[in-house]
Amino acid sequence: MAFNILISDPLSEEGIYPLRQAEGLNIVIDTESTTAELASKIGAYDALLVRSQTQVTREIIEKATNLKIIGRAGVGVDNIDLDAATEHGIIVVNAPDGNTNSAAEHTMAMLMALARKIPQAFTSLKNGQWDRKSFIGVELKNKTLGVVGLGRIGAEVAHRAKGQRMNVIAYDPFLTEEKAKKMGIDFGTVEDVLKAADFITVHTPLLKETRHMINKEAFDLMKAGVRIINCARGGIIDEEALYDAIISKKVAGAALDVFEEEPFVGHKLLTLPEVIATPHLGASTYEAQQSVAVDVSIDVVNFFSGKAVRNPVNLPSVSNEVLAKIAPFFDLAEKMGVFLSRLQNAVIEEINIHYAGDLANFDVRPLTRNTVKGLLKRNLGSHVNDVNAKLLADRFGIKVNEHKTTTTKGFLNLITVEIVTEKGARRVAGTLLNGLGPRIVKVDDYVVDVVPEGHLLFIRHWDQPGAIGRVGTLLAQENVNIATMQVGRSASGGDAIMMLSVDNHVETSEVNRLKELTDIYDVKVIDL
Ligand SMILES: NC(=O)C1=CN([C@@H]2O[C@H](COP(=O)(O)OP(=O)(O)OC[C@H]3O[C@@H](n4cnc5c(N)ncnc54)[C@H](O)[C@@H]3O)[C@@H](O)[C@H]2O)C=CC1
Ligand SMILES: O=C(O)C(=O)COP(=O)(O)O
Repeated sequence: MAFNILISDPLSEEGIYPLRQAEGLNIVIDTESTTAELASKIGAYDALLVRSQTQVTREIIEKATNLKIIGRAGVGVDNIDLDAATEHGIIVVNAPDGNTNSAAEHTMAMLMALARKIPQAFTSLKNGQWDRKSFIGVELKNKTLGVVGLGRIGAEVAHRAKGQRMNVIAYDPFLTEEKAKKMGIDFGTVEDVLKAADFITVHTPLLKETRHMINKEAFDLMKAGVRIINCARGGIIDEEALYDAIISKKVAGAALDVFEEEPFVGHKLLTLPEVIATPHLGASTYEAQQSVAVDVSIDVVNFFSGKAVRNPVNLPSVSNEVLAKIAPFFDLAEKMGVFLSRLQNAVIEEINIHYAGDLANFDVRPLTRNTVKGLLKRNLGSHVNDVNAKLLADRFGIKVNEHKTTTTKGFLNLITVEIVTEKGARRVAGTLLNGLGPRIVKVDDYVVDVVPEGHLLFIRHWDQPGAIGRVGTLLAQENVNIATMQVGRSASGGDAIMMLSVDNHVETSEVNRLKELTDIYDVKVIDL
C-alpha cells in the first residue's frame, strides 16, 4: 500500500533519508502553499511534516480526511491544533531532543550579544562609525540568570551560564530543591526568579498558562536594569508590556528570537536600540535540522510499518523497555474490548480494567486505550483509534478506571475488563499463555479457554438435558461447522453458558432460530 507524505516546511534533505529509503511512501515537498492552498490539497495526504511555519489549524485538519500522522521536525507544537488532531484520531509526533543543543547555544549567543551590544556595535561599524562610547556592556560573571522553565533547553542554558560564572536561579513546576542542588543552581518560585535575576531567559512551551506569563505585573517585580531573553516562544512575553518596560528603563535590553506573530517585521520593538533579534533561528543549524528531520522521518516510517512511534505528542510516550513488555498484549486488549461490546447491548457507563501480575509493574495506558478502542468500535467503527479512544470515552461520559495488583491466581498476567451498564456489569478476563498465545479465560463468572479470533457464539441457557444437543443439531442444519465448544454452569439445573467457535459468521436469522430453542435464552455473535 502506498502512502502520500506532504512536507510543507523546509526540512533537511539528509534528514528525510529514512523516508526516501522506505518503500511505499510518495514524498511531495511543497513549502510555498498558503494556508488556504494547503487546506484545498491536504485531503490527498496520509502524513504531513512541518516545522513552525505551517499553521496546522482545525480547518486544515477537518479537510484532512486521509491524514493519519503529523510530524513536527522540532519541539514546539503550538502551530498544530492538537485538540483537533486528537479528535480526528491523527497522531502527532515531534523531535524533542534534536535541537536542544542548538537552541541552548543560540540562547547563550543572544545572552552574550545582549550583554555586550554586539549587534548594535556591528551595525554602527557597518555604517562607517568608529564609536567606542555608545556600546559599553555588562559582565555576566557574578550576575544572576533567572531561568523560567528548566526542561531540556533551560537546563542546558543553566549549565552553560554556570560556565560563565553566573549564579543561576530557576523555576519549573517539576524542579525540586534536591534536583536544583545537584545542578548547582538555586530554586525558587516564579516571583523569586523574577525578583532575583539580572538576566531572565524563558524556556517553557507556549501554553494557556504560560501565555503572557511575563507581563506588566511580572516586569514590576523585576530589578531595574534587568535584561530579557526569549528563545522559546513568542507570546510567553507580552510584547506590549515589554515595549513599555524598555521605554520606562525598567528593562535595559531584550534579545528575542521568537515573536507573538511571525514573520515579525516592522514591529515597534525593532525600533528600540535596546532590542536585538533574530528571525526564529534557535534550531537553525545543520546539525539540529538533520537530527530533527531524521527523528520525525523514523517515526513516520515506524507508523506506516505498524510499529510504535517513539515521540508521540498526543499519546503518552512509553519507553522501549515497557513497550517490549506490553506490546504482546495489544491485540488481546483490543479483542477483549470487542468481545465485551458484543456481549452487552446497554449503554456503557464505566469501564474498569484490572491488570494483575507482572503487567501491573508497567505503564499500561496503551493497553487501556486499546481496550477502550475495542469497546467503542462497535458503534464508532474506524472513527475510533488509539489516539482518540480515551477522548471519545470522556466525551460520552464513560469513566475509564485502571486497577493494578501484582498478585494473580494461576496466571503470570491477567487482564480483566469489566463494563458497567444500566443492565448490570459484564466481565471478561484474558491472558497470554506461554507459547500458546492469547486466551480468554473467563466470561463473567464462567471459566473458559477461548482463542480470541474468528467467529464465536456465546449462548446462555438453562442447564437442562438436551440443550447442548439442540444447538448442535440446529447449527448442523444451518451448515455452520463447530470448531470448538465449551460449556459451564453455575449450578446443576441453573444458569449455564456455551462458548462455541465456528467456521463462519452466524447470520441474524440463524441467531433468531437458536433463540427459539427450548432452554436457550440469549445468543450473542462475536466476530473477532
Ligand atoms: N527558538 C527556537 O527555534 C526553538 C524554540 N524551542 C522552544 O523552547 C521551548 C522549550 O523547549 P524544551 O526545553 O525542549 O522543552 P521541555 O519540554 O524539555 O521543557 C519545557 C519546560 O517548561 C516547563 N514549564 C511548563 N509550564 C511552565 C510554567 N508555567 N512555568 C515554568 N516552567 C514551565 C516544563 O515543566 C518543562 O520542564 C519550547 O517552547 C520550544 O518550542 C525549542 C527549540 C528551538
Ligand atoms: O523546535 C522548535 O520548537 C522551534 O521553535 C524550532 O522551529 P523551526 O523548526 O526552526 O521552525
